[in-house]
Amino acid sequence: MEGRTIWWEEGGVGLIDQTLLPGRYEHVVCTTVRRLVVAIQRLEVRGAPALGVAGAYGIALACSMALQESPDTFHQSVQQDAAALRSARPTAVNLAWGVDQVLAAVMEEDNPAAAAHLALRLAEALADEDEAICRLIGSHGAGIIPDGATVLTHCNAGALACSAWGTALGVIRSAVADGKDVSVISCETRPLLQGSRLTAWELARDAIPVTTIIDSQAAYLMQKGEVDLIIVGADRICRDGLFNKIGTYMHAVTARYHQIPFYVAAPKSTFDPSRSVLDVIVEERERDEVAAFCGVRTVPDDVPVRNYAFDATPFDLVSGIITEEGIITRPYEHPWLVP
Ligand SMILES: CSC[C@H]1O[C@H](OP(=O)(O)O)[C@H](O)[C@@H]1O
Repeated sequence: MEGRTIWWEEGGVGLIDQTLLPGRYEHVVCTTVRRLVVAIQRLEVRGAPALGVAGAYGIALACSMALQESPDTFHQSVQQDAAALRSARPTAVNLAWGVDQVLAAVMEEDNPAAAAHLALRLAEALADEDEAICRLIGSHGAGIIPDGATVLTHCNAGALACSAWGTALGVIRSAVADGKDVSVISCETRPLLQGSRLTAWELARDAIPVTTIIDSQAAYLMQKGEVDLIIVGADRICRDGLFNKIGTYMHAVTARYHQIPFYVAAPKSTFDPSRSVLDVIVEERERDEVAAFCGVRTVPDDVPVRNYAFDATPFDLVSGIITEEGIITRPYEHPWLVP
């Protein structure tokens, strides 16, 4: 579907294969839940809101597949597929949220064909709502970006991380649409390079000035006074802090030292007041993402590697959380975060 990161098409769930960007723009169609799970685990589709939409479409796909089996096993099959989808990646709360939004309705519908139709209708609505929410986040956040500002961002919280438009990049797009002159510094975001491969690609296509740097250069540019503010996305906002791509905490601490505003842009579906950051499983990914680069070994085989995909940033380092209902500046007191 033109302009969307993930969509339904005859036979399954279509999605842009983000592992091929920026060199190749291709899409895949996942005709089984298993293949969609692999796409999520390989980050062919990634980003918290996009994972929520993937979870929702995944239930529609599970229903479509279960219709080909006995009606007696329909709900059991869908529940098994739901469990596989939920566990594909543990940290972003949106994946489980998207699965649960649609699964709950499916389990209430006894007629399998009606349940399958309902699942697809709900998933489509969730995808449409995600784009609308991103545009609201953008409009609420655009005011924090001064005309002529240089904004640093980390990883990719753009259209590719959502249905469309983006969260952190959505705020930047809205500021540009308001007529402001905005330049962006995108941190490459080792090891999977979402910042160089995806954010730089998105912004270059939109003709928004963007410069890519290695992650360890960010502090130096902040020290030199070349960063006016920072905006990043989020994967799970707990009652005492938030998870985002590994390296976010490093930027937040440096921003505080240099008194640079640090904002997070995220929809309500990313909020999880039931948990402290201490309760969350932080995804650790495979060794070779760090120990090799373009197929060349960069770490001796007998040397261990740590590869956390996310880190936790405490609220006291965050200037505000930009949401579809406005900017939260006192998160500890906000109703969305009171368990
Ligand atoms: C708009 S939320 C995007 C969020 O998701 C990314 O993680 P991943 O690429 O591993 O899915 C990153 O944390 C972004 O900030």
